[in-house]
Amino acid sequence: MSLKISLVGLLIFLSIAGYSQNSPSVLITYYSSSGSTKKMAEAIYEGAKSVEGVQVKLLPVSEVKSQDLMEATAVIVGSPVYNSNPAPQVLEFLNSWPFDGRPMKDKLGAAFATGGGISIGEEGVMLDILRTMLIHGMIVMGGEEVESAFGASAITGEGPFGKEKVDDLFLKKGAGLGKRVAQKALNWKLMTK
Ligand SMILES: Cc1cc2nc3c(=O)[nH]c(=O)nc-3n(C[C@H](O)[C@H](O)[C@H](O)COP(=O)(O)O)c2cc1C
Repeated sequence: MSLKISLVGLLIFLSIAGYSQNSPSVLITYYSSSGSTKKMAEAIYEGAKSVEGVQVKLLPVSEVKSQDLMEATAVIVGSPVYNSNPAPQVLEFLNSWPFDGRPMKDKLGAAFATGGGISIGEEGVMLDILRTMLIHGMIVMGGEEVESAFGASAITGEGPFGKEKVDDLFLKKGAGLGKRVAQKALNWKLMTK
């Protein structure tokens, strides 16, 4: 009897493990010092989670293990703008990706950024991230709307866009990006199975 139960348990475990390896997955990862980029990452996470059949992980760059990268069908990377560049923590993370054998090739990729001011770096930062993805042979994409063509960005300290919270306008762009990437990851995984 107990052997029967253990066998059933083993079968359930193996099918869950098999499912998690074969199901499409989206890794959302970011660096954030004062919380704005983290809020965008959370909005992207919610958007991605709304797509049924896709596993979604949300992790700061410092917690991403090589296995997280290898398992992901799509990777979305976010950074604050620092002097018009991505944060050093994000560059260090991107530069740590394995290159030999090009294991990142054919994964989907997208970017997001938060910057204090309007047009003083956020677009450049997203393009920097996408450029690195292209070096790895990834297939890069932007958001659903033309307003998030290069990814989802938020202004966190100029004009009406205050420091206390990330405006809903930007969070919606984030959710839209997450949803689009997750939908494409689902289709992509089915096509390449
Ligand atoms: C050292 C430093 C440099 C920055 N340089 C820029 C910049 O060039 N352009 C910009 O728009 N914002 C700049 N900012 C503002 C941050 O990008 C912005 O506050 C961002 O939303 C912070 O993200 P976080 O809350 O996730 O840390 C800078 C902030 C710091 C600390």
